[in-house]
Amino acid sequence: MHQETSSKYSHLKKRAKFASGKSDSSSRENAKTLDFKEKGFRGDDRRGQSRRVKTDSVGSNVEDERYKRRNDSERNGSMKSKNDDYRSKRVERDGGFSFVDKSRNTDSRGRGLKSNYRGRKEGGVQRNETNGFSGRDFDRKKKRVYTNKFTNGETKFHDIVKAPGNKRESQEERGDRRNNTEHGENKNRMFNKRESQDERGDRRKNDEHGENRNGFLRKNREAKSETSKQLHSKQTSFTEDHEYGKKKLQNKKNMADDSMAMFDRPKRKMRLFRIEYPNDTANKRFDNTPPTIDNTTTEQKEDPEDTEENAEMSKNAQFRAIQLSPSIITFVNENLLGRRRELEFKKAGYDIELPSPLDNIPFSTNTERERIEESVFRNKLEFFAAAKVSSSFPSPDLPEIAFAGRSNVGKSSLLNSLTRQWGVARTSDKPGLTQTINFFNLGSKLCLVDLPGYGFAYAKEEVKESWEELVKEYVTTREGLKRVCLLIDTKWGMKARDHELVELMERSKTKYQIVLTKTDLAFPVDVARRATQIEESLKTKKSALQPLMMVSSKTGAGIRSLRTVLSNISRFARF
Ligand SMILES: Nc1nc2c(ncn2[C@@H]2O[C@H](COP(=O)(O)OP(=O)(O)OP(=O)(O)O)[C@@H](O)[C@H]2O)c(=O)[nH]1
Ligand SMILES: [Mg+2]
Repeated sequence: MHQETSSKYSHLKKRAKFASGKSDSSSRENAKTLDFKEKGFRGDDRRGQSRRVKTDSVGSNVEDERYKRRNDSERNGSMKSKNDDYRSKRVERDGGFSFVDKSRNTDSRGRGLKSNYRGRKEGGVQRNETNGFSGRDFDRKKKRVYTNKFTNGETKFHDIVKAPGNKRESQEERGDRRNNTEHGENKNRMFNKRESQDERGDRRKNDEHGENRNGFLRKNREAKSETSKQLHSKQTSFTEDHEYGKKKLQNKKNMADDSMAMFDRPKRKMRLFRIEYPNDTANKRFDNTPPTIDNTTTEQKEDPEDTEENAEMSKNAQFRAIQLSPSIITFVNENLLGRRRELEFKKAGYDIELPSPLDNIPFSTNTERERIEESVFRNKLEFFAAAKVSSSFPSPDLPEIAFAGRSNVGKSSLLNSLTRQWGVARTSDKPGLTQTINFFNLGSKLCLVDLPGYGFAYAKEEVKESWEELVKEYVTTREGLKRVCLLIDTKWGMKARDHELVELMERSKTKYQIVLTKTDLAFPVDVARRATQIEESLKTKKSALQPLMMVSSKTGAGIRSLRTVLSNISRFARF
């Protein structure tokens, strides 16, 4: 119990002792400080960081002569001595090795060593905390470690004994090893002694191919040295007996020659490589034959790209120059065709929350809309057949309306939009999704046919050709085909393939109607221009039915009009 309480309050006791100056450690500290002061030093000297100052008889601080140099170097910031580059040393101490970390400036026991090296230089005496002088010091040349040094000159030391496994080589040994490699000559010039000038010259001259790699430099240097030799021979007559002066002069001359060679060095020539392959066109650049400049031919010659661009530009200019009739402008504006803001739809009374809002009647309720809509297109759209070849076409029981056009023009989207049954015909923004002729029943009155697109598509050329052939066969031979809706992208207009199909339908007397799609992506004025342009181009075509339709599956613009036109087919269709 008593022990417990004593241990409990031991720290308090210690604190009291410390305060009264009786504690063991503090008394030890005091003793050290006293010892210091006796020897005339002051301040903390750990790691040799502080300045060594002692008080003179008058009491003022005087720098100790022994530390004056060190203090100066500390002030100048050049504390590092040459020996400090050695990161560590192994020294024998009391029969064993103690690791000395030079980077930390202390050994494993925390004793200062940096100061020891310095101390040896300055007379081998260094202060230590117990006796005022270094307890450890070693002399590398003598290979000896001083364990104690005293002011009276007495020293105790051990000779350094090399550890058998981990010995550090002496400088001479190291040098020998580096000079004498297994092949009898130096491998790594970096570590070798500096070669003499003659040796260096020989090595450079006698390269592996018997000559210098840098032939030019060598030649230049040789030429220069020739002149320098002549000069030298004149000058050496005065200094023949003086070997030292001769060498010095030669060195100077060589240095001057080298620097002259640097300045005189002509610019490097570009090496041209010419690969002699008969079909190699990449050599054009290195063709030495001078170019023949023929002004007449160059003026007459026209860059094909340039002409195409010009033609394209003129096409655009032509497109912009199309004169629009007032009727078409009012039609486009009344039906809100072309690129419009939602605000315009709202102002016109359309519910923009609905899909394809312009497919509704302004300010109408659902029931009203259903009542007015064409009854045919209220029927369910059902896919019933797909054909890759003409032999697999279904029997023509119902009047058929086919949707033809280039890939990605919006054929399948229009089918969905007309019937308001989104997703029945599959659509994609990647051209070439529809690859077969797909037959859809719209109730029992009409059959809608989704044709594969032609032109650009992500498919093999042969496959695309087969689609085209199938489409051509279908539009020319199909019984019951009442109308082909030829879909044209408003942005691009009619292309060659479209014209080709038109010609084909003209020959087969298949009725077709042009439907401009994606009108919401073009400006209203451009929609009107495109419609006028196409109408003009098909004026003479007998099978082309009027009017030209303009739709947008996205906004629903023109869809109702198209529905009305197409529903008439079922009404008047005769079998
Ligand atoms: N903005 C806008 N995009 C449309 C319109 N019609 C179709 N698209 C888009 O155009 C892309 C192609 O539509 P599809 O209906 O798959 O075209 P397609 O002619 O059937 O294409 P293929 O089956 O590959 O021949 C889709 O990403 C549609 O969303 C439209 O009126 N306006
Ligand atoms: Mg499609």
